[in-house]
Amino acid sequence: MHLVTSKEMREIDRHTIENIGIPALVLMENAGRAIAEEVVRWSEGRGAERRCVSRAPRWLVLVGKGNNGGDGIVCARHLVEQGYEVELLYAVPPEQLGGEAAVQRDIAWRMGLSATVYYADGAPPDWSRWDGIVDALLGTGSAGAPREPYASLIRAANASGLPIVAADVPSGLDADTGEPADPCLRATVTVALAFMKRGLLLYPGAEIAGEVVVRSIGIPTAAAEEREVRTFVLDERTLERRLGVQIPLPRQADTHKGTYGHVLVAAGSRHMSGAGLLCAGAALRSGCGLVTWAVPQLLELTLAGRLPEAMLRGLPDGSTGEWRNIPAAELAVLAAGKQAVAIGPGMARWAGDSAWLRELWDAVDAPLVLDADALNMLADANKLADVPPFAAWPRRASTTVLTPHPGEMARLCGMSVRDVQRDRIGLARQFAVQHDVTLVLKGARTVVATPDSDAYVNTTGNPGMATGGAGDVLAGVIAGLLAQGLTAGQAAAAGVFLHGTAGDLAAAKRPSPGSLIAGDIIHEL
Ligand SMILES: NC(=O)C1=CN([C@@H]2O[C@H](COP(=O)(O)OP(=O)(O)OC[C@H]3O[C@@H](n4cnc5c(N)ncnc54)[C@H](O)[C@@H]3O)[C@@H](O)[C@H]2O)[C@@H](O)CC1
Ligand SMILES: [K+]
Repeated sequence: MHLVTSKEMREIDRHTIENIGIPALVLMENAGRAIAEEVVRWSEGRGAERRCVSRAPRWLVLVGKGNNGGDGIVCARHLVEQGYEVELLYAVPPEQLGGEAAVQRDIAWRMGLSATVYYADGAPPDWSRWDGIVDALLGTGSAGAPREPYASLIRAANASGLPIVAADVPSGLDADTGEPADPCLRATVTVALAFMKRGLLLYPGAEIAGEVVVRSIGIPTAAAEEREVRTFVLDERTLERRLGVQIPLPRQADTHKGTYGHVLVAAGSRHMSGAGLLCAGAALRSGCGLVTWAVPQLLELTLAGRLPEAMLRGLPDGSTGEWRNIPAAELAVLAAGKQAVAIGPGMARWAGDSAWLRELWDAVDAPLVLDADALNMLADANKLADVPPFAAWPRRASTTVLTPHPGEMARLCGMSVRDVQRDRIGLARQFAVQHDVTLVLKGARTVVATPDSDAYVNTTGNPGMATGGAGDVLAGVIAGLLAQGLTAGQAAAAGVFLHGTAGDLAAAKRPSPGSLIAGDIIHEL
């Protein structure tokens, strides 16, 4: 499913109306009807407990000046047809409506729909008369914080305690960033028209929008392709239809462990051996045939048998238990013939580690996953005199996946975490294209960006996954999927989606998500 900005949505609308020839009024009719259907669905479901069943449901529709308001008027008509008692509350004098919204206003008037006008300095609506509210004040045409009289109406609606179904976007929410203005309407349900808007998926918008339902209004999906929308909601459908990944990955009967690839995990050191354990364990659970787990030699005996399915390889470490004494060439030899290599979790840092990683960057032929400490080694290359900056590292013949959390991304880009979070999709995409890597920017709604400029925003996962080791698990899953022959984009997207799904399953089994630990995610893979 495409994930659009307001600007893209406007272009798609225009293209549909002007080039394809579907009249704007037809789209508005479909939009309003879809919103009405969602009101009915909500009323008959969860809303039924709240209201008196011996009378018709009563809903107040808040109507703004633009096309969002027009959608609201159409919605009101369809609710009346369903036997609802409905009133329109215009936020501006109805004469001010124009275009298709004015056409809807006149239809409503001729049909005798009851309507009043709201004034910021007048009496507030008597909310006790209503069972619910439709918010059709502001949609994708909104700019800046809602002005009066919208502002006081939004505040009053929020304070009413009534369920609110928002048309397209909750009024006051930035449809592109998910940032709420002051005030911003808090919706129970948001009916996203035609396509999912970025601000409904990104936090805090995802929370403000309540349950989000995307409803088709007759705009063909091809119109989004035509306008070159390259951002997608990462769900099972996108994985299957856009990325060609079938979940679960198909397994032929007549195969052996060699069929599913061999992963090398270079992770864990004296104080952080668990990171390697989680990474290698997750790689095994993702379905690859074999995992070799490389560790500093001192740890070998202690770790023996902890993950019996993996092959443990201790590398000469001068009896330190640290990677600092292990030449890059030793690891490169081990990487030969592997189908994927994951480097970084729990590795720790040492003087000269950026140059060490730079050597492996060239020497490893297999697809590479860099996580945690390896990402900081990359970032530091930008500051050191003896290593070229990351942007100058040669393009690898094989694929590379980087999996930074916002802090690591900030270091990689030389900016603040706040700036990283401001435009996660844009930044991830720009980085992936510029450096020819697949970038996984972790966090609530992880973004996967590919070098060919596609971006995917994940829908799975929960706050319980904000726990030590969860990232090591993700790196292992992505490496495991790469080893099975998935492309970097496929493996990163499927890995992120499955990691989140496993986290959701794990959280559902716990009394509260906060008690989830990284190992639980592996069990659910
Ligand atoms: N053909 C189309 O473009 C379609 C649009 N649709 C609906 O139309 C919406 C977009 O319509 P519009 O572009 O008319 O825009 P909106 O209806 O979102 O609002 C724009 C109007 O609100 C005013 N406004 C903007 N920011 C404001 C603020 N901060 N405070 C107070 N007033 C403000 C503007 O003066 C303008 O008149 C979509 O969200 C969707 O609901 C649907 O009807 C489907 C078809
Ligand atoms: K709205």
